[in-house]
Amino acid sequence: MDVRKRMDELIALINTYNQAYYQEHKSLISDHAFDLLLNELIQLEAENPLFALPDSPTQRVGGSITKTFQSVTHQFPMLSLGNTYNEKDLRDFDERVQKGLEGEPYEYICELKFDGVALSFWFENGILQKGVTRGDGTRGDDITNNVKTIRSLPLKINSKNLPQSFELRGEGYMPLSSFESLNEEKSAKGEPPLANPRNAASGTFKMQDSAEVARRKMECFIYSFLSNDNPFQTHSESLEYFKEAGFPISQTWKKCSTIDEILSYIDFWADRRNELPLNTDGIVIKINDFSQQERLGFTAKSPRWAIAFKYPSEIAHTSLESISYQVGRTGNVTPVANLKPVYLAGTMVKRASVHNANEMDRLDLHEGDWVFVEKGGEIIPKITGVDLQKRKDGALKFQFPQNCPDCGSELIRLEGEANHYCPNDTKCPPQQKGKLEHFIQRKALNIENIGSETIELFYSLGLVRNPADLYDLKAENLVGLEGFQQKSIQNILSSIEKSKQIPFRQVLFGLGIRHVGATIAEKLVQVFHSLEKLKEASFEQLVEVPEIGERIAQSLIDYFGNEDNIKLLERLQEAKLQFEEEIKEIVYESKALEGKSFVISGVFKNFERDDLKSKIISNGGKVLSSISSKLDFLVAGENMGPAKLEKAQSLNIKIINEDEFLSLIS
Ligand SMILES: NC(=O)c1ccc[n+]([C@@H]2O[C@H](COP(=O)([O-])OP(=O)(O)OC[C@H]3O[C@@H](n4cnc5c(N)ncnc54)[C@H](O)[C@@H]3O)[C@@H](O)[C@H]2O)c1
Ligand SMILES: [Zn+2]
Repeated sequence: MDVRKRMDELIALINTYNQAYYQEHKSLISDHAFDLLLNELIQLEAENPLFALPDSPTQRVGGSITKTFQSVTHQFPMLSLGNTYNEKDLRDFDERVQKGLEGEPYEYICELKFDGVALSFWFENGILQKGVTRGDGTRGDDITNNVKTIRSLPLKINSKNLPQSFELRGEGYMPLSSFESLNEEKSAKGEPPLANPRNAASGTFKMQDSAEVARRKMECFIYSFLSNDNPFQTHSESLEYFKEAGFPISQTWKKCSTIDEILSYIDFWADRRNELPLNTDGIVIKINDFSQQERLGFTAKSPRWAIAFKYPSEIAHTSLESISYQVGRTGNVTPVANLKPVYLAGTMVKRASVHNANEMDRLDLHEGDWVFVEKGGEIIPKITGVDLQKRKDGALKFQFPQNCPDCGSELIRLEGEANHYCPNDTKCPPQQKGKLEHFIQRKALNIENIGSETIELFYSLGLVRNPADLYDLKAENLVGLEGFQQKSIQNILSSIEKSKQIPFRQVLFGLGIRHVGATIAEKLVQVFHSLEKLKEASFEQLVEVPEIGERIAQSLIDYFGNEDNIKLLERLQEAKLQFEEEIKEIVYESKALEGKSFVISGVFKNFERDDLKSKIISNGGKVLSSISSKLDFLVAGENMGPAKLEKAQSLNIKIINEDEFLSLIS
């Protein structure tokens, strides 16, 4: 083959993938496939140095700066890392290090390679001045406001033992839990889910609305210290120092002296890394001593004193046998692909999730298709593509069912939502079982001695169909059941009895009302204090509560409007569960804002958004979620969305800043 042509082809492909990846936060192909192309190009350039272009993607960091943020020049370039996929590459790296250090002893620090976005934090006199993206490695975007939403990141540090100016670098990420709830929200709104937590993180840190960034609960791990005036001898010393000072430093790093020790570190984390709150795609191996790092130096694109080892690709290729439809606790129907079992990242995979009907359409799944299955950060692998070359002629396309597979009710798909759901929420068996499991969990009624299997058994025997039935259970119902001894019966009954003391907020959460998670339940109890008051609350009163949007309000109205739910609540009240709790009353500071309505947008100097909401409410005002002609004030913070501003201006709404707001109540 014409080498030069292949090189051009590779460059074009890599540039396309880089553009999508760094600018649009999209992966058009898997990382492993991308790395193969890049490595092929590196190889060809090494063999044909005359053809190597100075601006080849092998010579540059893949990202770039954007026009939406101010760009700043890095004091120290932010580079990439060389990649290895096997032991031999690691040993080659070690040999190069050995040569470079001319026989001097050295040690490595191994860290996990966190899969998020690189961030740089600039400190002056111990104060965080700027948060910057990697950009093209030389210049990055100033995203300070977004970076400041990371709660675990201290914004200042006692600077006594530190140089006047220094830089910390780390990986910004979206915790898997935030990623999942964001995708749940998206799917409830009928928007396509975000592909993976990393793309979600890079997209989020580049958002204009910092308040939205804050809502997404971003996090970071710090992994390096840089300064022209470095007080530390070694990398590990700096990690320990900043850990001590309260910075988020993952305690997963380890000192290793030999390649064998590194290999056992790699082994150690191969599976355990799946238990971390974020995705990792490998490990990073760094020379510990700063002066040795300096002597080894850099290539155009990466340091010579560090390398990344990537865990083998987690993609499998297998055939799709059928699709089943699972009904969840809240009635959501999720398609699940049944696969011909295949080995993937250490486990045998038989099933993969497909999310919803949109995703089924997007993948265009046909009977007998061969599919690509990938393990992201989620525990359940998902289908990421179809191998069209293996599709059989005349294969039928899978159709989403019209009726609930468990109870036969006609499925509903709300306008704008991606999910179908079964509306028979009080009688559909998987929903009933799901609600029971939800009810007994630790964060809800914490009924310790009952697990899923017991629920399944009680349910199948008709002993327990809803939470209230639990409180009617008596020892004589359980005696004689297989596996139930005197002792275990006692334990079950006493943990049910104990749950009667669980505070109202947990009971409310335990009811499993759509969209009412633990935090929302707490908010509701804070404002309404009792079930009676909450039941009476109107839609308008509900949406006034901070964090309660229209979707949640409607869900509560629907819940309390259902006869079966009312009966259930009556029985639970008879059983003497807690339905009242004083969390914190709204103490009115003044009535200065009485009769006035507010929408807030953007980020504020003196307030968190929720604090500002409470401030408005505690001064008698109302907080609305959207702008209409009836609105009195729009409180505008920094980085507020342009659409909101435009709308407010077109309706002649008074737009005030934080200080003007404060003067309204002082
Ligand atoms: N799928 C695609 O289309 C596509 C396109 C472009 C790039 N990529 C992926 O991105 C990678 C290239 O990106 P890159 O240039 O950012 O290199 P890289 O991600 O492989 O390595 C450098 C980055 O690692 C991160 N990192 C995580 N933990 C670290 C730690 N403990 N210490 C130091 N750094 C740590 C830093 O953010 C640093 O910028 C490729 O390997 C490829 O997998 C994929
Ligand atoms: Zn059903």
